[in-house]
Amino acid sequence: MKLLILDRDGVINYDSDAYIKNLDEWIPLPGAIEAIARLSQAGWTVAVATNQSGVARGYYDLPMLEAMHARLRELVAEQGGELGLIVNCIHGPAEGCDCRKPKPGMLEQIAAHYGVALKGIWFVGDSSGDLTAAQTVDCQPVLVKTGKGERTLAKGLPAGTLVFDNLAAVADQLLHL
Ligand SMILES: O=P(O)(O)OC[C@@H](O)[C@H]1O[C@@H](OP(=O)(O)O)[C@@H](O)[C@@H](O)[C@@H]1O
Ligand SMILES: [Mg+2]
Ligand SMILES: [Zn+2]
Repeated sequence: MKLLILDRDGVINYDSDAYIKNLDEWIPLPGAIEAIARLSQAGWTVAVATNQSGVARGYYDLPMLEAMHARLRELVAEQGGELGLIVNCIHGPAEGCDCRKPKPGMLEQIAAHYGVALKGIWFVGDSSGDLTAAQTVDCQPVLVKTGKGERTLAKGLPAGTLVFDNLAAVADQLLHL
């Protein structure tokens, strides 16, 4: 099975230090929706693992988060693709859950859902927590320079991390374009 796992904020859509709190603030990055659709049409399953502590912090609620994800699915479908499972961690940092990145719980949930092993599966993120989560479960850590990616790059990367300018470039690589 060709499975790709994506972080959301800073990879699929613009991120903000003030969180992405509503549909007006949820704006796809250039080429990101098309990248997901291209991969999907080529037989890839594209899943998402996203920290959404803004729910725990009271910045937005679960229905709003789900509305953003409905919009994401709609946009991918308009490009002829289909988005796979989206897993959210809606907990705050102090709750000690098993799903908040850099813990790998969401990656493990996705693997269990599809009945696949995580070893070597690309996990594409913009933050160090994404890369740590990938490393912990032997996924291939992949950094994009969008979102917080440039800041993450400046801090130094785990050995073996692949770096791309954006999600479109990741798709081009996986599609050998
Ligand atoms: O990149 P993903 O995982 O899809 O989502 C990240 C968001 O949940 C937010 O995560 C927050 O981190 P804290 O949760 O406050 O540590 C901050 O980095 C925000 O800027 C960011 O929008
Ligand atoms: Mg992110
Ligand atoms: Zn959690």
